Amino acid sequence: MTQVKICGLQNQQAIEAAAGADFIGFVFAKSKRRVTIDEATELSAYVPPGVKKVGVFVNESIETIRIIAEQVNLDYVQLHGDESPAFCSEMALPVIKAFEVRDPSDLEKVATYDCDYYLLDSPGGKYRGGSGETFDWSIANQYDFLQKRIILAGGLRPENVREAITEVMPHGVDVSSGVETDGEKDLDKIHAFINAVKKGDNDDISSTK
Ligand SMILES: O=C(O)c1ccccc1NCC(=O)[C@H](O)[C@H](O)COP(=O)(O)O
Repeated sequence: MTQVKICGLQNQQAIEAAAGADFIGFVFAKSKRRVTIDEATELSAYVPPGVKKVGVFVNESIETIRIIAEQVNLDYVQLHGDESPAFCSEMALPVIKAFEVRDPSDLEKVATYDCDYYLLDSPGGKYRGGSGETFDWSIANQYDFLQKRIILAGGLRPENVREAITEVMPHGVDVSSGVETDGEKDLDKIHAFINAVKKGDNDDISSTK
C-alpha cells in the first residue's frame, strides 16, 4: 500500500481528518504553516495511535531539533535545507531528506545520503517547500534503485495523485497545498486525498486478481 503523509497541520480538526494517513507533518521551519514547539506539543495529543509524527526543519541546529523532537515526541525528522549526509547521519531519529528536483542532475547527490526516505519535491517558492507545484515525474523514474524509499511530493492533489503513483510507484506520497482551500487545511480534501491513494491501491490490486 502506498503510504500517505499530510503535511503542515496546524489544528485539531485537520489532524483528526488525517487519521487514515500514515504520517502527519508539523512544520517548524519558516513558513505560513509553521507551528511553535508548544502548539505542536498540544496538537500531538490528537494524533491517532499508529500515525507517525514528522517534524519538518530547514537548516536547523542538531540541538534544536533534538529538543523539539523530545518535547513533541516526534517519530521522524524531515530535512528540507542544505543538510549534509554527515548531518543526516547524526540524527537520533529516522530521517526523511528532501531534495528539490529541477532536472536529473539534482538527483545525483541522493546516492551520497543514507537516509530512511528520500522526499522528492519541487523547488520551493517563498520557502523551502510547500510550493504547490509539480515537477517532471519522469525524472524520479530514472532512480528506480531508490523507488522503495521515495516519498513523492510537490503539487499533489486528490485529482492527480493516482496518476503520480502510476508513473513513479513511490513508497509514499506527501501533500500540503493540495489539501487546502484559501490557505487553510480543507477536511474534505484531506479525506479525498487519503481515499484516492488507499482506495485506489485496493482497486488496482482487485483488478489484477
Ligand atoms: O509546507 C511548507 O510550508 C514548508 C515550508 C518549508 C519547508 C518545508 C515545507 N513543507 C514540506 C512538505 O512536506 C510539503 O508537504 C511538501 O513540500 C509538498 O508541498 P505541496 O507542494 O504544497 O504539496
